[in-house]
Amino acid sequence: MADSIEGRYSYYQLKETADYLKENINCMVPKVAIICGSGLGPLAEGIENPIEITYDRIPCFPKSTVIGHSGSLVFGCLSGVPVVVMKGRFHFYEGYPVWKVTMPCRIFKLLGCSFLIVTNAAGGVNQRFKVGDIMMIKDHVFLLGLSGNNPLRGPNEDMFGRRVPSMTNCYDMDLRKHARKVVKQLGLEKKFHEGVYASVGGPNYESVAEMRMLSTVGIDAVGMSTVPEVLVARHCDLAVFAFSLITNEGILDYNSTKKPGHLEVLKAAKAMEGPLQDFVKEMVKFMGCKKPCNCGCC
Ligand SMILES: O=P(O)(O)O[C@H]1O[C@H](CO)[C@@H](O)[C@H]1O
Ligand code: HPA
Repeated sequence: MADSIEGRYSYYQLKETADYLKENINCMVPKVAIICGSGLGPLAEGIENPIEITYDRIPCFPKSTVIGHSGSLVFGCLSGVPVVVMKGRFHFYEGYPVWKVTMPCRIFKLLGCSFLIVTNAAGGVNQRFKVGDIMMIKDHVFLLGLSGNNPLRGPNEDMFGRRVPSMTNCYDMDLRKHARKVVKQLGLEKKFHEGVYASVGGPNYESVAEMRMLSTVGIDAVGMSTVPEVLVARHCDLAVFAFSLITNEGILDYNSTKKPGHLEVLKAAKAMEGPLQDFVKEMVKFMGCKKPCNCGCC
């Protein structure tokens, strides 16, 4: 059933939130926004001159309720590029409507961002994937959206984008091309894949039959986030780069006794902290140079 759009924030309410943030970050203009997946908050480490603002201080912001999502925005410079990092995302299964889950993406646009990096922890549907592998997302299947629960449902906010956005080049081709180079540079080739991410509603992990269905239709990784944020980001023309960290094997065998669990997910994320920080830093550096900026490396 489609989600209620009642209470959805207007452009002007979101602008007030963005203005509040601007006042608290010395009018810095972030170029890149980064959404951290489960256990991936340490991607914010290494930010120079950080200004951290917890969600409870930000007007209209929801609360983070999931372990491994701490609940703050961190502003500062990464690889010499002004960024905002979202430590703790919102999920539909927490009880939020999808328009609320995705409202930070519109805030990022209003703050002046041009790029969005979306990260997540995901189950490997593709049986070649191992725990600790990185899957760059080249496309998605949005199961909630296909059944009508889309964050863009309701009156279109023309100030952000078009009524019927295209999904062509949703995961920016130039950014993906650069990521392949970065992966070689960092020696991560053996852990690197490109694939299709399916976004489900959660909060339960998938049954064997569901995993088999996802595998049959060509899904490589499955999670409970990301696509709603990507849709709202593309609607307002942020260039998107997204990847999944494979944190657990998808179980396609009825004889298996393995059970995925959130602690296992967080453990896998912790183990890949260093390489993922390096990967993200290199992608941010490239984004900083894509249009004229003051990063000093153009
Ligand atoms: O997608 P992120 O936020 O990384 O989190 C993933 O990990 C949690 C399940 O362990 C779910 O929330 C799933 O979506
Ligand atoms: N399924 C759905 N979401 C997930 C998984 C999974 O196996 N692992 C981490 N997030």
